[in-house]
Amino acid sequence: MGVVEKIKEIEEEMARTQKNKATEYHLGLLKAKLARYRAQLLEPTTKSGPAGTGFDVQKSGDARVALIGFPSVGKSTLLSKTTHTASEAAAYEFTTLTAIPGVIEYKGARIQLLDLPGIVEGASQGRGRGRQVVSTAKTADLILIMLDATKSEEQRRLLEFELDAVGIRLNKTKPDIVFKKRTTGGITFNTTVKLTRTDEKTIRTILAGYKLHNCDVMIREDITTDEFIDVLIGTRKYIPCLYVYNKIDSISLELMDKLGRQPNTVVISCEMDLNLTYLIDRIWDDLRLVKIYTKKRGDHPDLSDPICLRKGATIEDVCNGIHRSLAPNFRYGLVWCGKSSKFSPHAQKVSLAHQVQDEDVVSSAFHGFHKMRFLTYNTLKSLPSDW
Ligand SMILES: Nc1nc2c(ncn2[C@@H]2O[C@H](COP(=O)(O)OP(=O)(O)OP(=O)(O)O)[C@@H](O)[C@H]2O)c(=O)[nH]1
Ligand SMILES: [K+]
Ligand SMILES: [Mg+2]
Repeated sequence: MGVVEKIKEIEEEMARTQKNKATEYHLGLLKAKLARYRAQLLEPTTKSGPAGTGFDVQKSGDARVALIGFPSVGKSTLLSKTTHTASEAAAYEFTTLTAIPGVIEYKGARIQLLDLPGIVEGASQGRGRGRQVVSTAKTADLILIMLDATKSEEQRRLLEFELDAVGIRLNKTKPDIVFKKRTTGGITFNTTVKLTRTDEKTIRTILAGYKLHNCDVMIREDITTDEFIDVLIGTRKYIPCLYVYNKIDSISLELMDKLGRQPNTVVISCEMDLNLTYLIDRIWDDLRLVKIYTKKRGDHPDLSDPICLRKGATIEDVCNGIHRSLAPNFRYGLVWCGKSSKFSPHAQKVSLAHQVQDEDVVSSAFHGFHKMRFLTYNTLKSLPSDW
C-alpha cells in the first residue's frame, strides 16, 4: 500500500471514530501516524528540483509575506481568514504540502501572503521539504514566524536557527562595511569606529582563509566576526520579521501579556478573530509601503487605484509602476513638496532618482514622450484647486 492510500485509510478511521474520553488516546495515535505519513509526502523525491530552491510561485502584488512555522500552528487558518483564498486547515500535522498564495488587500495595497508547509527541526539541513520552505522565505519582503502560544518558548529560537542556517538575517540591516576586491595592491584596512567585538587580525586571517590577498576593507560599524563573514559571502538576505503567536484563546491573560510584550511580536487568535486587523496593520507598517496616487492633467487624482511601493522608492519606480516604456524616455520631473518646502511651495525639477513619500500625488503630463513631467504633491490637501 502506498503512502497516499495509508493516509486515506487513517483519515477514514478518524472520521469513523467518535470523539470522547475513551477514544482520545487512540485518536491521538492516529493523528501522529497521519502526520508521519504526510511528512513522508514532503520528502524530496528524485523528480523534485535541486535542494535549496524554493517553491515556484509567481510573485504578485506589491509585496510578499511568507508564513513560517512548525506544523499546525494555524498558518493555513490565517491565510483563509485574511484572504479570499482557502487553504485546507486541519488538526493533524503537515496538512499543507505546498506553497499556497493568497492576497491581502489593505489600504490600496495588494500583499501576497504565502502559506507554506510546516517545517521541522533540521529543515535547513534538508529534512523533509523544509529546505524548500526556508528557501522560499528568502524571497519574501517580510517573514511571519508563526508560533503556537500554547507551546514552549523554544519554538521561536529553533525557527530562528533554521532561517539563519540558510542565510536569512531577521530584523537586521546589512552591516556597514565597504568591501572591494582588487587584482593587486594587497589589503587596505580602515575603520571609522573602534572595533570591540572583532579585530583587524581576525579579519585579515579570514581574508587569507578565503584567499583574498588584494582588497579594500572599510568598516563603519562595530561589527562582529560573523557579520564580517556575512558581507564577505555576500548572499545573505536581510529580511524584517514579525513574530505572531496564534491560539491566544487557549492561554491565560498573564501569558498573553508576557508574549505580547516581546519586540516585533503580535498575539492573535485566528479561530476567535482576535487582533487580526491589528496584525494586518502591522504587516503594512513593517513592509514600509508608500502609497502614491496618480493624477492626469485636468482630472482629479485617482484615489481608487494607488501605486504601492516600498519606502525609498523613486520617481523611476513610479514610472515603472505605470508602464515600463516611461522611464527610458524620461527627461525631467517636477515635484511639489508640501512638507519640505512648507513656506514656499514651489514646483521643483526632480530627476528619476527623486524619492517619493507616502500619500504623494504624482501627476504626469505627456507632451509626446519627450516632454513628460512629473509633479508630486506631498498630500492630497496640498493639491492646487485649479489642477
Ligand atoms: N484554539 C485555536 N486553534 C486554532 C487557531 N487557529 C487554528 N487553530 C487550529 O489549529 C489546527 C491547525 O491549523 P492549520 O491552519 O491547519 O495549521 P497549519 O500551521 O497550516 O498546519 P500545517 O499545514 O499542518 O503545517 C486546526 O485544528 C485549527 O482549527 C486558534 O486561533 N485557536
Ligand atoms: K495542520
Ligand atoms: Mg497548513
